[in-house]
Amino acid sequence: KRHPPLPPGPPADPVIGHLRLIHPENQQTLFYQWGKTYGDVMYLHVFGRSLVVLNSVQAAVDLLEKRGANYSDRPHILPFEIMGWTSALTLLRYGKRFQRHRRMFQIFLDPSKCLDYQSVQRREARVLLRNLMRNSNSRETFLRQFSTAIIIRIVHGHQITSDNDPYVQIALATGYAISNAGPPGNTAVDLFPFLQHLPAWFPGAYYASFARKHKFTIDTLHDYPLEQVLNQMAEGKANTSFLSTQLEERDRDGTNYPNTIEDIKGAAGTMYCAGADTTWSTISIFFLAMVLNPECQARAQQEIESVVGPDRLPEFEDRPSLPYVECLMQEAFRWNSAVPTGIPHRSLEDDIYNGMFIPKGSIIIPNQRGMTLDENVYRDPTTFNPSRYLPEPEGNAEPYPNVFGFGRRICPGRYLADASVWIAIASVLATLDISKAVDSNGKEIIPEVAFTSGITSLTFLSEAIHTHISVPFDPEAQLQEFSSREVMY
Ligand code: HEM
Repeated sequence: KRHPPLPPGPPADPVIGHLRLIHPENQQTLFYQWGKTYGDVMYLHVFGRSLVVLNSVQAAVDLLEKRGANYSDRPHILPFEIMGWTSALTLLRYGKRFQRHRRMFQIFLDPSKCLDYQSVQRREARVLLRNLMRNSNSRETFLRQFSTAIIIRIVHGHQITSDNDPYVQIALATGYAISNAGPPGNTAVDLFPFLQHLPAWFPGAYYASFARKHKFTIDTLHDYPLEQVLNQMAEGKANTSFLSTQLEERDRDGTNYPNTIEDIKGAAGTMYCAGADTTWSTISIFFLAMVLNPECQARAQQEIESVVGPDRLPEFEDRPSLPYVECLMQEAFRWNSAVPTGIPHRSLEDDIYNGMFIPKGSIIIPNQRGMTLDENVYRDPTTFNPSRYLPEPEGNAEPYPNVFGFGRRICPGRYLADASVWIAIASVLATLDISKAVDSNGKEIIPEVAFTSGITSLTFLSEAIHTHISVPFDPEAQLQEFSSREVMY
């Protein structure tokens, strides 16, 4: 059948296509560089499987939003399924079950519902400050604890008090399993599913055996919180949470309740992992940016001082009065996007876009990194410059970045994530100075801008960053306010 030409792309090998060129490491940078040559829609293929990389917001909106009925499926990601992620919204194929899950997420994470979670976010921001003031060497641990604690409190009703908490341990083990399960949809096991039945030593079978080994972790992630909440509900001691609300609705509505226990467990487990590392990563990127750009930090601190004053911490109500802090947060989202190649979509039917043929079943990669560094949108895109969003003449009135995906699969946790990142950044700027650490010879350490290459990009900076208290205040006293009453929502 004749069809228009495929989108442009780099030359490929016979049969294996671009297999040799697409390394699992640092795909975002590779796609970004290729995008400069081949444009905003780029075609690659591996053993006959089509991959279409979208490098501009315009192309992503045109296809993933405006033609959402065709582009909202997900590819099969076999290692994740073997591991037990069979009820995770992130991976569900487009259809009725996807719509039921999506509804659960949208109701629970709706913007007005997220206002109810602000007291949890305020509390955890104060815990974060207290921890950073006590021991700034464990920064990554505290940042991870901040984002995990918020999710666990609202999804499971559990209050984390230490890093030894079983929920934190499960989150750590799950994070390891996810970030080492291979590039999603692109392992040899995905390409040749029969490999899943062969032993680990057989070439190409490794990721299937890795997934089998970590199934226990993912089962625990789903089963442990459910057991806890069911027990607490039986004793009448459960805090209000996503899990308790769904279980109550299930009891109340009987056969009219649309979801199964598997669906409820799957949704809770998905929030747990989709929400923690992404938020933590973005706040780490903010720390890195502050070390490298002290003038931006100073300007944001001045703004907070003049609006909030030195006697209290910033509150969500202050947000509209802190435009530079807002720009600084948006720049942390853009400068090094935490989910750099997005999560792949899949097309259901053949399509033609701007005269290019996109075959049915193509894996569509929304290359967030390419979009946030698009030179047609962002002047000098690799520079960290919060002022770029300010109106002219001071800034260039550039648009805030889109880092939460597109169309019917857009991140349902975006309002929660946005508020968590904001309160953490504003609280840290109000009280701490972030600067370069010095080595044993008294020389400043220049932190490396380097990231891991899983679905979520993480940066580890403990050695290179120093924080010290700029505005003394008593976080313990701030926390009293919360311990004296139940966190309400
Ligand atoms: C800074 C933090 C976050 C970033 C940068 C982020 C980014 C993303 C991106 C890029 C996607 C893919 C969207 C697409 O396929 O077009 C996504 C999907 C998703 N996110 Fe987030 N996210 C963040 C926080 C959260 C939080 C806090 C939650 C939940 C509590 C969450 C839950 C999800 C879920 C369930 C999906 C899959 C949606 C679907 O497949 O329909 N995310 N996120």
